[in-house]
Amino acid sequence: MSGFPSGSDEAAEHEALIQFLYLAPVGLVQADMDGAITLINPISAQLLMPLSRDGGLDNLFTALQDVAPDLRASCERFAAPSGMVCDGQHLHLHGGQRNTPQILSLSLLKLNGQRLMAVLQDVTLQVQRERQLRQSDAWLNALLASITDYALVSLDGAGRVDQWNASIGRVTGHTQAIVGQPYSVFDPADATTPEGLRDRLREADDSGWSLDEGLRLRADGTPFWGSVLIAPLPERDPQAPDTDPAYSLVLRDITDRREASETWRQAIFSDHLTGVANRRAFFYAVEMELGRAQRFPRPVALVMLDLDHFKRINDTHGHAAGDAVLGAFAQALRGVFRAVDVVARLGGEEFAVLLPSTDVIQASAVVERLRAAIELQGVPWEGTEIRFTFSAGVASWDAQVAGVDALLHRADRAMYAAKAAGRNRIVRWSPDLEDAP
Ligand SMILES: Nc1nc2c(ncn2[C@@H]2O[C@H](COP(=O)(O)OP(=O)(O)OP(=O)(O)O)[C@@H](O)[C@H]2O)c(=O)[nH]1
Repeated sequence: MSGFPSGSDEAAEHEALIQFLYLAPVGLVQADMDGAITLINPISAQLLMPLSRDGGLDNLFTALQDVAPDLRASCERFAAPSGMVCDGQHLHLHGGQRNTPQILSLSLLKLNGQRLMAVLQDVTLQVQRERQLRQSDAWLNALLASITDYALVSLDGAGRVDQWNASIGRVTGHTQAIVGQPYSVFDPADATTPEGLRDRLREADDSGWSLDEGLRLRADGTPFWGSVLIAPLPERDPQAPDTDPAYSLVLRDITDRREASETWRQAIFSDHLTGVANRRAFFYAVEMELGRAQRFPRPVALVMLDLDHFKRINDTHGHAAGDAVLGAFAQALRGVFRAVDVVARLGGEEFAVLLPSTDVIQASAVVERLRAAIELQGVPWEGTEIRFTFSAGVASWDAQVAGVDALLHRADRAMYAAKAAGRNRIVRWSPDLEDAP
């Protein structure tokens, strides 16, 4: 487009240019350096006509006089032989539809010493949308700044913190340093397993959200009771790389609410004597974990533990001494197992532990450590020391285990085999135990 063609090929080229001008989806105007219009396409005519004071469209500068009064001077000042005089300048035309100003975008290109090309586009809707987006952003930021007990975090596809913001700082005291860390950064160490973290993301993918309440830690190590809601980001591309933002996580400090409900929760789910989970809570936890293991196969171990000759302790030192031993044993169990494991007293002197994402070998190793420690540790009682031991059976979930009762049965069988073999020992379940009398 460097000038008017003269020969017959050039005439064809000129014809093609005119065609292009007519069909172009934007307004195109060719003018000389004084603004006199030499070519104009219908879209430009439509956009410029309302601006014309006399109904004519002879001169670009005159047509844009009211909305871009400096345009002529800008062109005169533009010393380079060719180039962009202005790029996407917004022209606000008043009196548009429903009294909203119409906004044109104007780019003016100096083609050479004689010719200018203007590109005009109605960007009213685009500008409105951008404004609305900015408004939404401003509202969201205001919301984030004003809420005090919620932290909003985005996670990438692998569940790592993707962005830090002030709300996280306020609720948890964490800094930018948590970016890139798994979202378990808010949980106590050992309270979750990598499989458990992935489960929640899958649950959010499948059902639209995943909600969980539990003990969380602030950056300074102080605990709080927090609810964590994870939801997949809308319109997320399932093929997107793991590093792309994929979930939003809302962490809420609900310590106050929790304190109000903790009394009845304790009454329902805790063993009154030892404070560990009771039978009801344990069965519920095992059912949940087996459900997860069936959906996303992973090892699950279950340990049954029974104090040896406990009747003797009661008979020798009294029932209160027996209670003290039960309390000391529960405390020892809590000390040796992870926070993610569920320690429960099933009744009497019988305890059980559920170990998610743990195989029978790993579980046996932990129980063996406990056995060795308990054997050496006595419970102080009225000037003496009560020594005690326990027997344990370890079982793990596999496809043949139909449910909670079947898994408990295996662990129970193994535990009785330990008793039968002389007590103070650990037996792993094996199929031949089922044939034993
Ligand atoms: N102190 C106390 N004793 C309890 C409690 N619940 C059950 N017991 C006692 O625990 C004892 C269990 O005895 P047994 O079932 O004979 O078992 P054991 O003496 O431990 O013998 P083995 O299991 O075969 O090693 C009984 O004497 C019960 O009265 C409790 O809450 N506190």
